[in-house]
Amino acid sequence: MTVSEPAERPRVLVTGGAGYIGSVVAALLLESGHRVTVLDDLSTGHRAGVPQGAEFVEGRVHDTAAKVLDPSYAAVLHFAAFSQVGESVTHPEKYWANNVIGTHLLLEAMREAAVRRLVFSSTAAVYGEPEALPIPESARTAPTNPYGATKLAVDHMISAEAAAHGLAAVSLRYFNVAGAYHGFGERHEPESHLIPLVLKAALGERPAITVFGTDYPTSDGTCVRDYIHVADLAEAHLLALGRARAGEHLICNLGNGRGFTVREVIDAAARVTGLEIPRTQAGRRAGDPAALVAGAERARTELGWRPARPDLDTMVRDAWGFAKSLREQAPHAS
Ligand SMILES: NC(=O)c1ccc[n+]([C@@H]2O[C@H](COP(=O)([O-])OP(=O)(O)OC[C@H]3O[C@@H](n4cnc5c(N)ncnc54)[C@H](O)[C@@H]3O)[C@@H](O)[C@H]2O)c1
Ligand SMILES: O=c1ccn([C@@H]2O[C@H](COP(=O)(O)OP(=O)(O)O[C@H]3O[C@H](CO)[C@H](O)[C@H](O)[C@H]3O)[C@@H](O)[C@H]2O)c(=O)[nH]1
Repeated sequence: MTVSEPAERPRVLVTGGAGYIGSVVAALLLESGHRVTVLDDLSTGHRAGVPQGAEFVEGRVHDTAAKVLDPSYAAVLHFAAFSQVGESVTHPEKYWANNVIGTHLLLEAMREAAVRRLVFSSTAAVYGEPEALPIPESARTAPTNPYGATKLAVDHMISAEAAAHGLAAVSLRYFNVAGAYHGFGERHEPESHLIPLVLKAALGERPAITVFGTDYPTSDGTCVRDYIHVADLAEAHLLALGRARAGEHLICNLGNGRGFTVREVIDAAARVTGLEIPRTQAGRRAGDPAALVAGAERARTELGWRPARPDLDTMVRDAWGFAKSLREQAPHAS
């Protein structure tokens, strides 16, 4: 009789596992007893983001996934992508090449290696300007930028792969991901996301936070977004892995179903840090919808997902802990 060896723990490939969200999910997968290989080309990620205990392969999904995958893998969690909305408008070709062609080649490699389970990072950006709030998965998809268009194209590609070749797939459409977990947090360069930028302004690493647009039809004139804690988001990935069924492509929004304005986020950061946060105002940022709030009922019913950290101050506090830890590691970094 064979004793259950660690080698029998399910083996998973995490593409983009040196990035913000992939590193948190990789850490959680390890904690829950998976064997994890991270495949990342470090184009926007960091070697230090790969959690201890994960095998690391440096390379591009396009050519390296096929070399790494074999039938010993139970699943792939696919985070590797470019995700800056503004850059996708100025350099759309980068986004089609990386996000769409990369996923096409990944699906080929999975088929070749008989790895038939996938969890994909989709985005609320596929919906564009919503017709009504909250946004259910059945809402019209009309992305307003190439980033959202590439993610929608991949969602279509995965649906067809599931129908034609029996892939078991779940796409998770994240709203605004925030916070940090177990020492892994948001560290984009350049940073474009609101919460890390507000915290940089609190630390004096930036002169001020610029509020983009104060004339939106919202309670205080600034944009409304649905923020979700990265640890809650990560837990949904583990549930999705278990839920994926052969031949089916399940698509679930991930958000808390509650929106906060940009001003409310800055106020939360002032509360959490106890610091004054200098702010300036500018015009609207191109392509920003006024309000995005998730209808996330499907994640509850289909995945059994229950977000445990819906409180905005908790997300900002965890992001603040991470921002300060980065500061301690590199006190002179700007
Ligand atoms: N951060 C958010 O709020 C948010 C919201 C919705 C969706 N998403 C999606 O979630 C995923 C992760 O986002 P993130 O914020 O962690 O981004 P990130 O930039 O921190 O992580 C992406 C990782 O993928 C790697 N990568 C990119 N292209 C690659 C390639 N071709 N081959 C190998 N590695 C590659 C990068 O080096 C990086 O480590 C992305 O697919 C993104 O589109 C993020
Ligand atoms: O310096 C800044 C940065 C942002 N904002 C505002 O803060 C809000 C949030 O902006 P982020 O850049 O943090 O996030 P986005 O809503 O633009 O986009 C994020 O959420 C989207 C879905 O909601 C997509 O998933 C996308 O991938 C992801 O980056 C927006 O109203 C934006 O205009 C500012 O006022 N000042």
